[in-house]
Amino acid sequence: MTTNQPLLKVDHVGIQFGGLKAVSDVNIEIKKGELIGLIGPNGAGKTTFFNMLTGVYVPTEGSILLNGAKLNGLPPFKITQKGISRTFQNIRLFGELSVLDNVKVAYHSLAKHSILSSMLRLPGHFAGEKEMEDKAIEFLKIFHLEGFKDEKAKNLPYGQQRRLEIARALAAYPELLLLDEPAAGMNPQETHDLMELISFIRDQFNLTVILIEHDMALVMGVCERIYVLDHGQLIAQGTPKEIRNNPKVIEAYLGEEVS
Ligand SMILES: Nc1ncnc2c1ncn2[C@@H]1O[C@H](COP(=O)(O)OP(=O)(O)OP(=O)(O)O)[C@@H](O)[C@H]1O
Repeated sequence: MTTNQPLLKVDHVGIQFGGLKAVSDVNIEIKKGELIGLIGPNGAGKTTFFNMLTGVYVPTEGSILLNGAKLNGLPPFKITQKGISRTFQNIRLFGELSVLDNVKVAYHSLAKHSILSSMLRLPGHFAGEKEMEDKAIEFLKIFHLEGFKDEKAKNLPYGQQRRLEIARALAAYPELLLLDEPAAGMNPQETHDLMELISFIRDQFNLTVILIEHDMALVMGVCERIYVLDHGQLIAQGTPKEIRNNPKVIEAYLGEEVS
């Protein structure tokens, strides 16, 4: 289908917490397949913006449209079903569950077998379980985690936990994947590998990706377009080169490295 309709349209969106306008009048349009960066100083409103896209917070102004359908007011699980999944700034895995189970949990709701057949342990349930397990292992392979499938998630090194979170988000078959600081705590080699992996999964799964990241090398290296938030307002958008040279961005990051 050829259409000019953006995958995601964020129209004059904002949110107020008591007296604080954490995000104000944000307008964003993202086309299917784009890999977008969202940057800004600490406290700029980036995570709050993701929280609005995923139904954790309901915007107090404006609307969020996915494929033309309004998302505001839907609970997070409905938004996941509609095609948005995410990772978190602070890793949120089920530490006591195995690596494999962490992925299986993510797409349990998408599995074809019914709750009844699962309760009765009918053959359909086993077919469903087997299918789920095979698919989960496929995701783990992409992230080079299949060798740790029976390990408790909490025992993985930090960088691998971050990769497992992305694997789990992908297992919900999103159209739009939101990554909140995916390279946080990673060493330069892990960050480099992650950059390549993000590009790869975007192509492999026809994804659209928005990533929040403080690692400028990652953002500039992998994103085609970048939006910049400062004090809850969008102050710039453009290609990495345009953003690097934008005086407003340089000012917002005064004292921080932009290139
Ligand atoms: N539930 C809430 N109640 C009150 N204030 C909130 C709430 N959530 C976020 N805020 C405020 O909104 C502002 C934006 O915070 P947010 O975490 O979105 O910034 P950020 O750009 O993601 O920062 P960082 O890069 O440090 O993660 C902050 O002032 C924060 O204190």
